[in-house]
Amino acid sequence: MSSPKSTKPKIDNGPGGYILQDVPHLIDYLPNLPTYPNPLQDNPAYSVVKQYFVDADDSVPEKVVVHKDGPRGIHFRRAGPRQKVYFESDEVHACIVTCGGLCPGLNTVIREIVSSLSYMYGVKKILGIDGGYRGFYAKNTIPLNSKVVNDIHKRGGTVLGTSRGGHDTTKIVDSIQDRGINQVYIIGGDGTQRGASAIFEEIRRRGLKVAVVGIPKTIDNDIPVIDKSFGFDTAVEEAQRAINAAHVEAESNENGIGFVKLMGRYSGFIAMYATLASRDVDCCLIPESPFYLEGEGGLFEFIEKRLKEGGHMVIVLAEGAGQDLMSKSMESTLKDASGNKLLKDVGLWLSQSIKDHFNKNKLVMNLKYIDPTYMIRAIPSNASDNVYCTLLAQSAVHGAMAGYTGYTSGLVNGRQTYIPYYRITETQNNVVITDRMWARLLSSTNQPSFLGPKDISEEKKEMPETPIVDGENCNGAVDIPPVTKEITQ
Ligand SMILES: Nc1ncnc2c1ncn2[C@@H]1O[C@H](COP(=O)(O)OP(=O)(O)OP(=O)(O)O)[C@@H](O)[C@H]1O
Ligand SMILES: O=P(O)(O)OC[C@H]1O[C@](O)(CO)[C@@H](O)[C@@H]1O
Ligand SMILES: [Mg+2]
Repeated sequence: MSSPKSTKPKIDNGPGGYILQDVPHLIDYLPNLPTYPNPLQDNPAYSVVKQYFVDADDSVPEKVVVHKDGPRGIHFRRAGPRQKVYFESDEVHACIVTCGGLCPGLNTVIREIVSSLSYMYGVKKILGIDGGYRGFYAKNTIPLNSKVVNDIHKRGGTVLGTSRGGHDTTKIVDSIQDRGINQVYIIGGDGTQRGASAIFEEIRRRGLKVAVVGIPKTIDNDIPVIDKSFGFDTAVEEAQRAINAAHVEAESNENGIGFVKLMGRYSGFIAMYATLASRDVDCCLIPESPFYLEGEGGLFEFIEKRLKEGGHMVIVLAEGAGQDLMSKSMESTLKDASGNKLLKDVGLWLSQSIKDHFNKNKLVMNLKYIDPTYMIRAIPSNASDNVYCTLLAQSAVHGAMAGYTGYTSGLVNGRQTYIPYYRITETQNNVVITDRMWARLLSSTNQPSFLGPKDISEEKKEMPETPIVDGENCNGAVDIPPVTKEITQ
């Protein structure tokens, strides 16, 4: 993996503490590029829209909750079609690649990129890259058109295939250059966006007229800045089926415990939202909230208490939770092809530990363990995610046609935006356990927080003195129904 020197962030400071964290544009390094009128101006479907083209100065604030005298804060460039484009329709040669783990909605995004390019901009040359980044140099390409992608949104997975590892910047950019590709659409998670950033830097270094566009994908919802990732709602909905089954099993057995493991390596959003949605869950364990098993205030004591009170209970566990509790001998040093640490199966380990505890104390208990993780990831996206995927894909295409590059297309406070890569890759989105959403969960399950007063004050120390927090992600959107905005601070 070569890593060319990063482009300096484009920051525009305005009055009242206004900051625009802008994205690169092709003319930053190719100043004399010609422009053309946007072909959408002649499209009958859009001619009825009063102000269809986005004003060049439009931007979207990162934080919508502000103090009266506070600075206006960080903004992102608003996504959408521009009056002038930097590519003629028959000049465009686009490609699409999907990388990392599966996620509901991947096929919808692919379909809608192809549809936007062909129906809105009259583009005819679109290639699918087979099997993730390594497909650029190790596999044949897949020709795409609106007919080929017509029904793919009804299927789970990705018709292009995906993979981990295999990111060789030089080989990838050589392939882009050799094939004459000038728009690259890259769908994937945090690792993928890092890879996209490296590709953009190399393309810029070589002075190529190629727009590099990221579309954020993560079932874990661990990508920062954006409201939520596509496929997340679908995953939470599908998780309900596993939780319902766990509840039925638990209710029907003496001292029944329904135990469900969900995805979430470092971010417990699926587990948290699935728990909040279900109302049948008695205990939700996520990576961000440490817990312990034995003794006063521990998990075993809580389970015994809940079984005594209700005769059954449901536990939801995110795969990254409690990893520190497993013995050193069980600790994994293995990594996947992308360098992500492979986690040990905490679900099996914890369910066995609960069984051992009850056996040791000669207490009756019936535990049923359900691991629906891959089933949740492999389904097609639901209706609201389909709309979300469509907007993301359309925004991505409008940006590339308008000459923007080196950005991720993302929803911020319900508006489509273009976000510079460094904002997407520098941090991770996590559940804030001192925030109101986690408090809501604790109050709905009535589980112990497993936090002492010291832990809480440590957490608070890390927060700014006068915090303005818009709340956890997944808070919802204006553009996509049907979700409500929560303000947490
Ligand atoms: N720092 C990096 N620089 C260049 N490429 C990277 C980097 N990190 C990851 N990649 C490449 O990005 C691709 C996907 O990465 P990864 O397997 O971590 O999944 P992801 O995009 O983070 O998605 P998810 O976490 O949802 O599975 C891989 O092909 C990997 O080689
Ligand atoms: O087994 P795979 O496909 O490498 O991916 C598993 C990982 O991918 C994720 O779904 C993220 O894409 C994690 O939640 C999970 O740990
Ligand atoms: Mg990742």
